[in-house]
Amino acid sequence: MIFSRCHIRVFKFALNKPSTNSLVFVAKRFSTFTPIVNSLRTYLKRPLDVGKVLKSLRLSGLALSISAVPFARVGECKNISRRVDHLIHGDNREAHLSLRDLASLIAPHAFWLVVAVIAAFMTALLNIQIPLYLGELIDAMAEIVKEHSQVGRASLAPISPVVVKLVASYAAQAGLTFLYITFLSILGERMAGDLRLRLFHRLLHLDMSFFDAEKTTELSSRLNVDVQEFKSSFKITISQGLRTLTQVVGCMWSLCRISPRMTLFTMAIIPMVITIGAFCGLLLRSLSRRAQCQSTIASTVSDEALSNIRTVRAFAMEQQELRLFSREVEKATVLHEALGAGVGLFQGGTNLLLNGIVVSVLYGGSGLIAAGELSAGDLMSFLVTAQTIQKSLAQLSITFGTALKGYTAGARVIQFANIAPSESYKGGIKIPYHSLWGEICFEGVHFTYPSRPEHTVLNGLNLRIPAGQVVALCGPSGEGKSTMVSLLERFYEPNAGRITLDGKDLTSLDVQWLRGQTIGLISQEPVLFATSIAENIRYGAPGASDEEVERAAKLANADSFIQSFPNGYNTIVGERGAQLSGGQRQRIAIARALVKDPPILILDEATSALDTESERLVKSALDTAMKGRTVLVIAHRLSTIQSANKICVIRGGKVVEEGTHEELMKKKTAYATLIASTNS
Ligand SMILES: Nc1ncnc2c1ncn2[C@@H]1O[C@H](COP(=O)(O)OP(=O)(O)OP(=O)(O)O)[C@@H](O)[C@H]1O
Repeated sequence: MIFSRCHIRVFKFALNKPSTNSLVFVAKRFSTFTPIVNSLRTYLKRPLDVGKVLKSLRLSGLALSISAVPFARVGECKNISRRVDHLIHGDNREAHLSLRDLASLIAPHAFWLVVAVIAAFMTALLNIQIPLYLGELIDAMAEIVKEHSQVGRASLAPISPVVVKLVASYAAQAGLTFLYITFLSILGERMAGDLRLRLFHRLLHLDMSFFDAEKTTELSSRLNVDVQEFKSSFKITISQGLRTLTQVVGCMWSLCRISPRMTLFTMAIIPMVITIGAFCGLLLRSLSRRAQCQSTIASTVSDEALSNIRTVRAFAMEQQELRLFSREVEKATVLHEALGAGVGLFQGGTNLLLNGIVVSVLYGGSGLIAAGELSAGDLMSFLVTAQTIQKSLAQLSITFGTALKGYTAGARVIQFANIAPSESYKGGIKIPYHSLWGEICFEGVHFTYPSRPEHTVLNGLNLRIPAGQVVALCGPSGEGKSTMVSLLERFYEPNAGRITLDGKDLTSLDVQWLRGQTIGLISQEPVLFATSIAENIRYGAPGASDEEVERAAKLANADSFIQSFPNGYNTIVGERGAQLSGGQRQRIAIARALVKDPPILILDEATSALDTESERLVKSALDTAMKGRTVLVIAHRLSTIQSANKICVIRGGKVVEEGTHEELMKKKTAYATLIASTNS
């Protein structure tokens, strides 16, 4: 509850503080919430007022709360955006973490697991043995007391070996505890690193259609939060689970040696605990998954609002965003509260059963002592062993809750890490540089986006872009011009027909070579990385020298403005290049495309977002850049279109007219109308 309030308060602060520093502050606050929550826990220890007590009573109806959650309608307020409603319905996919997945994660670090398991196992064995030594010590002490009462003095010799054994056991226990915690930490960190890399690698290679359907915040949450949760839960589950399980089994054996009758009675209760545990597990696992999904939805709202803070401000949507965030955080809180209460009930119930066992054992044990079947030392061993079992089982139930969270988090990560990218993206041929002409042909291409299969975008499109020529695509908005670029870049594959480069089907070519060395793409709103100008340009060709970077910047008409900055090429451009003007960003993007010297250049409305002066500068950069290359231009402005060697008008998913500007203007058909309407 407090956690959710903090979230909302911090979010409110960010929405109302104008500086980007406040956003950085918020990002830090969100990432450091765990220690904050820990410190806030102390807050809970304060005396509660009546209102708070009443609120807390929500937890009391645990069974009701768990069963009511699926039907819960939280925060139904008027005027709240429905921006995230599709996530609520769409994010209920069940994720599983199989033993095979787990084994594949552990296998490379099996050594650390084995040594950690051995150390934890030995610690548990010592924990079983120690009560027996304590029993021996009590018996030896009883002997001393007896001897003292008989002869007036006694020697400490009988207890010395037992004390030595005890001290050695405690020392070994401390050493082994250190070892297994260290080894498990190594294992956990390495596994988490691998898992994060595996997921990131997979995400980087997945088909573009995957990103059409998924939210980046969701992916980032799986990559960071879930991996972290999985790691810590895994460590706790292995260390405590193994130790406590061994202790339970070992102590049972010890009890068996001390009193078989009592042990039999204790064992009879264990299956009951397991059955209840399995039932609760089923219920809580689904609840845990829903709670984690809901938390992700809440983060999606805050992330989107903070990363689009200018739009939020421009539409005065601060309060709307806050209400939306509050609603989603409230929902997450209810689910997490129910989950916490569920785990609490499970632990409470288990404790009740376990304490029942202890009382019964003690009661039965008293009978045996009365009958003279147990010594004082045996009684001591019996008590400590029974208590160890009780503590171990109580610990097991806590570990169960942790394992549950870890399972859900791990399953969410593995769900995406296991998605296979299309086979066609691997391997393929590379056309040698000297024999690459750069002629592109679209032959009867049909295409629909995987996320919207009912909407045909390209419908048997034919187009030839001769090598070394500039071809301009124009047509009304939404007719598929940018889609053609996406197909050329092989972000998607045509449903029918083919696209060729120098007569070779694109699907037979190496994608890395095609995108990395052959095609240079300059889009309408280029995104820069928050690093220096030089590094942004070098992104086009990571091996480029400083001279090559400067040459590309000069070609792109960017060198003079870069040199005018105090730090020149080392100037940091800010998030997504926010510290530069649109025209400057665009010219750096052109330099980034040119630094790899691509034979084919694609300009996707590269100047349409610029003012006249910036457009003039960018256009003169582009005119130089286009020389000697095959160029595909998507443009609306007459000045860009009319200088092309060929103009194609796209309509209804096809090329409906093609020719030079003069030829098409003479015909006075679709092109002339389009030019008149877009450039009037
Ligand atoms: N990722 C996507 N998933 C589903 N549909 C898409 C996707 N991208 C574009 N579309 C749809 O495909 C159609 C063609 O879009 P495209 O961006 O290619 O048009 P365009 O001709 O470039 O338009 P504009 O000139 O406005 O940029 C549109 O109807 C659009 O809604």
